Amino acid sequence: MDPTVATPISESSNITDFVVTNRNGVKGLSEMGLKTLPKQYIQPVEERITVSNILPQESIPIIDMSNWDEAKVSESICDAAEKWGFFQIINHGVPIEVLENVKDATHRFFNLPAEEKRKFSKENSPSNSVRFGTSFSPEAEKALEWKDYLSMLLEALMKRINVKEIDETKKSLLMGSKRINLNYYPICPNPELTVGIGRHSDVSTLTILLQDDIGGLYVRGNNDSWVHVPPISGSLVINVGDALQIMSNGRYKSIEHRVVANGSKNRISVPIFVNPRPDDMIGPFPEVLAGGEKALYKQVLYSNYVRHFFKKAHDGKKTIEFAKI
Ligand SMILES: COc1cc(/C=C/C(=O)SCCNC(=O)CCNC(=O)[C@H](O)C(C)(C)COP(=O)(O)OP(=O)(O)OC[C@H]2O[C@@H](n3cnc4c(N)ncnc43)[C@H](O)[C@@H]2OP(=O)(O)O)ccc1O
Ligand SMILES: O=C(O)CCC(=O)C(=O)O
Ligand SMILES: [Fe+2]
Repeated sequence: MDPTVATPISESSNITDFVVTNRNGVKGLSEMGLKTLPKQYIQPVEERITVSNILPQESIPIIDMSNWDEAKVSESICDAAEKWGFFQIINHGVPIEVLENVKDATHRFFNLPAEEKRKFSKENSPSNSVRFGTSFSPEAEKALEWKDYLSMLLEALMKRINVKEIDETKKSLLMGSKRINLNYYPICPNPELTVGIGRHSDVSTLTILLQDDIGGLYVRGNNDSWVHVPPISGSLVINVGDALQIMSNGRYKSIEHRVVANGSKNRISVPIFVNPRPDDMIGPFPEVLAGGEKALYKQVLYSNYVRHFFKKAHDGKKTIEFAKI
């Protein structure tokens, strides 16, 4: 089947062909006016989120960055990365208009006709690093403007694990490559039966996430419970990824998270994944082990780690076992 030719769903052999092979995306499916969720999207009961496992009284820390050079701001960043692996930042200096432009651009892209979006599918894309698929899409350059700010965040986190200087080698290990995804979660006929993104931890060093005002991102709390990350206008969500958990020898934790589907609104989110380079070897920093702490992780080639992540379905925190000693 030629995936570049649009095929009406009635002529497709099944929904998967329509959405995946013919690259109409879940948005194409959602716009057909389905009354019930196709079986391909129904999650096993244990993977669904219900009111019984949401902790409404809990919330991840919100850190005000207006006085970012004060020691207490660094302290709160490190505390949040140790305890939660997830936090929101406000008054971070990235103009609201820039954030709004990113959200508008995301909507504009997904609202393009399917044949336009298909030009960026794996087989058609003019670049290996820009890819349209179901639930993730092209790289954009705007995000790189946020690098300086991120560098400050990493400095704060490094100090607590005895890394006094971020030299060129460390810089490459911590933030040598970046990737931006545009996630689109279309209106779903039976949101309670499916997931937007299944349970996973990111493979990045840090992820900086811009979400819209709809909500639906949940972070793993204690004992099989989930904590909602409420949208706060102008804020950015920061989370620790597996690479930082490995480099800090487990001091900072990459936390499982997931996204629920929505029955009445189309949701977007824009994560920027800040990563080591694919050819970097990553493992616990010598500074972290200097005091005699036992290494929990071995040295792994980052591209092997990422390949392992993409080879399997989302499976919570299991990716990191690949690097465990
Ligand atoms: C998608 O839903 C997601 C995504 C995420 C997190 C996404 C991230 O991007 S985290 C950052 C990690 N990645 C990078 O920084 C670099 C991107 N990748 C690469 O540079 C290379 O792929 C490589 C890791 C160096 C491996 O290169 P190579 O040996 O040449 O193999 P490839 O053919 O490129 O890739 C192997 C395999 O993985 C798939 N894949 C790679 N990157 C992505 C990607 N960003 N999105 C989707 N799939 C990717 C690739 O298609 C290959 O699979 P095949 O089946 O096609 O063989 C978090 C949560 C989500 O839900
Ligand atoms: O959509 C969201 O809020 C989170 C997306 C996410 O976890 C990811 O793309 O890795
Ligand atoms: Fe994620």
